[in-house]
Amino acid sequence: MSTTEAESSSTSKPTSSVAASHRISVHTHIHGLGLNDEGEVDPGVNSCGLTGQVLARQACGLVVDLVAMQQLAGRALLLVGPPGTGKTALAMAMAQELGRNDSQHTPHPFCPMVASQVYSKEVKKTEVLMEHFRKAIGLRIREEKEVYEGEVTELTVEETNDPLAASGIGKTISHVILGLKTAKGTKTLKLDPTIYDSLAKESVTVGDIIYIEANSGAVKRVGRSDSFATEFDLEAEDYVPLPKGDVHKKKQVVQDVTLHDLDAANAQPQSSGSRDVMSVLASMGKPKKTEITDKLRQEINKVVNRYMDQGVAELVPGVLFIDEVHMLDMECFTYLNRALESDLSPIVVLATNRGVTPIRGAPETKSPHGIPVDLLDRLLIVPTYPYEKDEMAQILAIRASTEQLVIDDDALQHLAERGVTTSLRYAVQLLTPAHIVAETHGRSKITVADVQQVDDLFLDGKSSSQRLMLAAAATGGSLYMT
Ligand SMILES: Nc1ncnc2c1ncn2[C@@H]1O[C@H](COP(=O)(O)OP(=O)(O)OP(=O)(O)O)[C@@H](O)[C@H]1O
Repeated sequence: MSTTEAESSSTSKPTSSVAASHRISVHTHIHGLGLNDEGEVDPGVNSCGLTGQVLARQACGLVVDLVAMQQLAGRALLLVGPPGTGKTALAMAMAQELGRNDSQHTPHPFCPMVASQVYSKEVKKTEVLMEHFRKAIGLRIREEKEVYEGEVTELTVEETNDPLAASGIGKTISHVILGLKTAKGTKTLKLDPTIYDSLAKESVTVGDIIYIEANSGAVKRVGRSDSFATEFDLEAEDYVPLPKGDVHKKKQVVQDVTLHDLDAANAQPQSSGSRDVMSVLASMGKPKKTEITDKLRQEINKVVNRYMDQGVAELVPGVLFIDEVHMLDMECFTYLNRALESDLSPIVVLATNRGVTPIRGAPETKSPHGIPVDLLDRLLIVPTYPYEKDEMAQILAIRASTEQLVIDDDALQHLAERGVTTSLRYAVQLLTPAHIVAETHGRSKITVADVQQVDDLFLDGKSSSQRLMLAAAATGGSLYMT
């Protein structure tokens, strides 16, 4: 959950559940579908990190438009194609496109899961699905709040003798003096000692821009004042300008949350009164999600609908991506069919690399992609295809620059060739080890020799399975027997 101000949304930190991580992950280089205004892949338009898969990208762009026109209710998208052909990347790009089309540029949630995650000993399959559905539905809540806002100019803790201290010489906080400055003026506040905890939790120091909600005393650190921007050469801080207006004012505060955030925050902790030590220990390992009941979800939905009717809240539908969908069973497919009909539903993107295969839980029934025909009927199916060498080289070049690695052209071409014979994932995975090898030779640029050296050290999936098959043939079926 997070709180941001409407006026400074460009500098606000997105929510932990709604925003993508800033670390370099496998899809960091993807920023959207890279389509022009006509919804086509166009060499003159920024490709947003995606290469090739032209038809699939255009089809996904259309689906994003259908969502904007609220024409996708009850349906979902199915991406089918071999492993490593960008199915996850496309689903993520769709979530980013939804955010881009949004007039407020609100980040739309992207909730990826693998179908086999539903099989847990502790939680029902449909419960896992429901939780992911709700993680993929965002809510933007706007509230007018009375706040004290400004750059901290003074933060003094006044202490007094603690009458409760056993030794009689202990100290306790009597109040906190806080100086706040805006472009228009300054104010010194004498605050209750309880606010000191909130200030400490947000690690507030002099020079930070903060606001305190007048009603609740909740403190929010917005960032560091930009007059301190030259303090250090390297900084992980967000610098924000000095707020305009008075220190004490009414302000529109925007909170981005997901329905799951609301469920979790409102879930009743189990009553501790009659519990013994064993039950307390047993509950330690249990995820909190078991406490979220259907009744609670219905209550939350009612409140959310009321807020939306009043114009206080706005729905931000995200993307729920279910990979390896053929791993779901009949019960899950029935649930999916029903969930797609709901008013509060995200865009559901399913992916599989299977052809005609038995449906899990009904081995006698074979179906395309292991999906029952009634659900299949509701799906828009988009194929993805293996990459050519040139596309492979482009993706590798994008990945290298995202990971800030320098690779010479011959090495890139060699790696792309290996990618075609093995897989894109394997080729991408060789980049970092090849960089380490280059560094041990005192170079910062990866050469063909570095790629060959790491390629000799590791096995790709195809070679490994060929090796196992040969070993199995030689040992009469038992692998690794001497
Ligand atoms: N067209 C593309 N442009 C840029 N990067 C791509 C493209 N396709 C795939 N990638 C990158 O290649 C890697 C593998 O792709 P991804 O995980 O999306 O494949 P997938 O089809 O979902 O595979 P699987 O079926 O195994 O889940 C990721 O790092 C992804 O970002």
